[in-house]
Amino acid sequence: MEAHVTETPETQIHKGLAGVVVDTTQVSSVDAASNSLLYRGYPVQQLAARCSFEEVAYLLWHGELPSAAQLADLQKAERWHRVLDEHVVAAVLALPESCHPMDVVRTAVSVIGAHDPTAGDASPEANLAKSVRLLAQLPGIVALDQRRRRGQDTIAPRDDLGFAENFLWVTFGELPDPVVVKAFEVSMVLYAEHSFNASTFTARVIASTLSDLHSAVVGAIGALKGPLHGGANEAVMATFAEIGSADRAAAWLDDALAHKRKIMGFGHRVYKHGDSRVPTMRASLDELVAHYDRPDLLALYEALETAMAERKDIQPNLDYPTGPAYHLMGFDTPTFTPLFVASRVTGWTAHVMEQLASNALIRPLSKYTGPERRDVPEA
Ligand SMILES: CC(=O)SCCNC(=O)CCNC(=O)[C@H](O)C(C)(C)COP(=O)(O)OP(=O)(O)OC[C@H]1O[C@@H](n2cnc3c(N)ncnc32)[C@H](O)[C@@H]1OP(=O)(O)O
Ligand SMILES: O=C([O-])CC(=O)C(=O)O
Repeated sequence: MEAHVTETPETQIHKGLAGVVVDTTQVSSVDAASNSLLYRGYPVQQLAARCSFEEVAYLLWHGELPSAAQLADLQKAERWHRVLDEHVVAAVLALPESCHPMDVVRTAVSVIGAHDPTAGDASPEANLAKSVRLLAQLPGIVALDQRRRRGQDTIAPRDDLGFAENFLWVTFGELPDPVVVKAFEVSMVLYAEHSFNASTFTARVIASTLSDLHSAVVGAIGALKGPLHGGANEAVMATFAEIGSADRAAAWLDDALAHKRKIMGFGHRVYKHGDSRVPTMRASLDELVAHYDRPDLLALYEALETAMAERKDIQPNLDYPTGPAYHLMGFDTPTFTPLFVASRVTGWTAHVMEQLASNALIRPLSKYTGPERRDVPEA
């Protein structure tokens, strides 16, 4: 097959692939102009208000919302696979507590892949089953890691609880107020999918070599870890801790910008006038602030948001409200990005399956700017 672009010095560079359309997708559409995000055609705001996270997972994987029977089947499978295999537990416990929880999640998914009973079967049916098993097991991994760092025992999952409620149960050993469960479920729905973001693109690149689904997810976790992507949600709490209180936000920001620091939780590659998901998550944050009686946290949140708008005209992205929301729920700050993983695994795996259904090896070109051709000195 003939290449469409020749590798010449005239080749136009799209640094960071900004503005480049690399393929089609039917999983979701992000439209900055209309500030909309649709999963398989459905506005994410409606999904967050009206659907459980399991319904959204089904939608992303299958393209349609489930019937009652289809949802019951998914719930049954997800609940069945929640208990972690002992080799996964052993792998998590063997890792040093000094490592980041994203390293734990990445390693655990790798171990799950190595023990996968259908390794080598890349059929759509096998990949779907692998995706359901990963979805079922990630909450237990995240909870096990947070709890061992706190010196707490493991909590067994409960198969009478839905995904979001069980996640909170295995993490905290108690069932929080419905306001908290709803806010958590909303965050899971909002985090689930966002077209060709860096981690999803990573998953698709790996899938495009006909590597396996677990390898694609492991790579995606690595991409999500960085603070320019998913790692921003925990970085927001580090920022809040550094600022301290609302009255210090503007001065802190002036100093940070003077030192050319990036303010985590603000800005976006696609949305330049605000992230379509933020108002929905902000409404949940407001409810959490009222529930936990933490107006000081909201005041700090608003003070930094206002100062950033005044100075840079840059708006928050989804990581800005989810950081303090997860903090209020009681999660340890380094656990925030693993929570993102537990949700985004649905979008990643939907994209892996879409990539494989119409695959082309992803291999862009580059423009060489190194030394001219030269000879190695003879000995
Ligand atoms: C779920 C998610 O992954 S959402 C993203 C989470 N990431 C973050 O919150 C990290 C902070 N944000 C950023 O670093 C950036 O906004 C990114 C990486 C998300 C997007 O970056 P890009 O699309 O490449 O935007 P770019 O870096 O070109 O920014 C344009 C201008 O705005 C500035 N800018 C953008 N975001 C920020 C920010 N958060 N803080 C300070 N300045 C910023 C840039 O410095 C640049 O200014 P300049 O033109 O004077 O150099
Ligand atoms: O789309 C992006 O570049 C980052 C993002 O918001 C996401 O992955 O949710």
